[in-house]
Amino acid sequence: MDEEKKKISFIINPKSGTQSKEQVLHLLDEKLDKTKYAKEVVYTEYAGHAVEIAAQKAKEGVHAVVAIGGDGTINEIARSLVHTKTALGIIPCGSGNGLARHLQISMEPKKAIEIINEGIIDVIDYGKINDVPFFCTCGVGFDAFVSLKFAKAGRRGPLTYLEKTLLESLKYQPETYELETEDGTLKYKAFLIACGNASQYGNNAYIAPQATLTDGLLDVTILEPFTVLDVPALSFQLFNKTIDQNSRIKTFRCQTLRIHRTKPGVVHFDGDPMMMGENIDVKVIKEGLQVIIPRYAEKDSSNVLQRAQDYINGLKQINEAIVEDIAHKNKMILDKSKEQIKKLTKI
Ligand SMILES: Nc1ncnc2c1ncn2[C@@H]1O[C@H](COP(=O)(O)OP(=O)(O)OP(=O)(O)O)[C@@H](O)[C@H]1O
Repeated sequence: MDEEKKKISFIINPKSGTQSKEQVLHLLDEKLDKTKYAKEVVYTEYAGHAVEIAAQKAKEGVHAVVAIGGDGTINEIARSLVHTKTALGIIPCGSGNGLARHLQISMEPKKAIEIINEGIIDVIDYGKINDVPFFCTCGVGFDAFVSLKFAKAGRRGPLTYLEKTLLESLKYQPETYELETEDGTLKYKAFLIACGNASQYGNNAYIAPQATLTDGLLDVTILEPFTVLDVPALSFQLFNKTIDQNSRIKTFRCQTLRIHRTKPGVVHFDGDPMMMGENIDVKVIKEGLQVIIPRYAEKDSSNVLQRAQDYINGLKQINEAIVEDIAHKNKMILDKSKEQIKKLTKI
């Protein structure tokens, strides 16, 4: 009887996000359609483990491998599923969940399981940055730099990310990049260059708002140097899907992109950092990955109210981080003043 059922392997990254994975497992037992599917559950034991597990599962010819984790876990699984018959499924449990949000997969595990039960499959593009696959976004500059700091911080969650972003942006210097595409070469001084297969970094931060997963093209966003006065508009537009309308932003589409920079440094792919050289080749591979998607994905699911709410939540977190930072700085100034007064009174 079980032989007739489609096999699905669920891979859990216990380190992703902050959500309880036990609760997701409990829901799986309860809600997964057992008349259609036979499930097995595997926990990752180390970074990179999901690549090996998914490769083995694809070799066995399972129907789908479902990531219970975030974009890093999805990246590891999906890179082993490209150009196979095994589909990727997602129960979002990360911090940002960029690919799941782009695909309009619910953030509620119960609803994400319903999507798996419906079993609608689409074929999407993926990208490569110097032969490293990515599925959501990759890039160089400030966002890569933040992902490196974030990885080193060891704590995962949106607030950590915002704190890091704020504090690091104060001292980050823009670099000069030469960008070569099939249409020619251009030079930019830029704060960051992001290449979108999907439209967002995660947390509904739309860095490439017009990107689609099925057009065989990269959506490139260049953020040129800006001042502190540009920050409110840029952050509003990032969450409002309109960052491409900002005067500090340049965008274009291409199939292949060579980024030439003056020195080696960090890049990010799907939010994870990696060191690369001066020349970086980015390309898109059309229709390389089967993915389980919602039956009724709307063109743009988040309505104006939802987006306003996302923006307000983002601002609230930024505010908290600023207040915390100011309080910290004030304390440092106070401590320094006390020390100076002590020294002076000793003289
Ligand atoms: N058992 C494990 N121990 C330590 N690290 C792991 C383990 N399993 C996976 N990882 C690593 O954890 C990293 C983070 O996972 P993931 O990206 O899924 O979560 P996240 O960062 O919270 O979410 P998002 O990427 O959506 O923001 C991945 O890069 C992966 O390599």
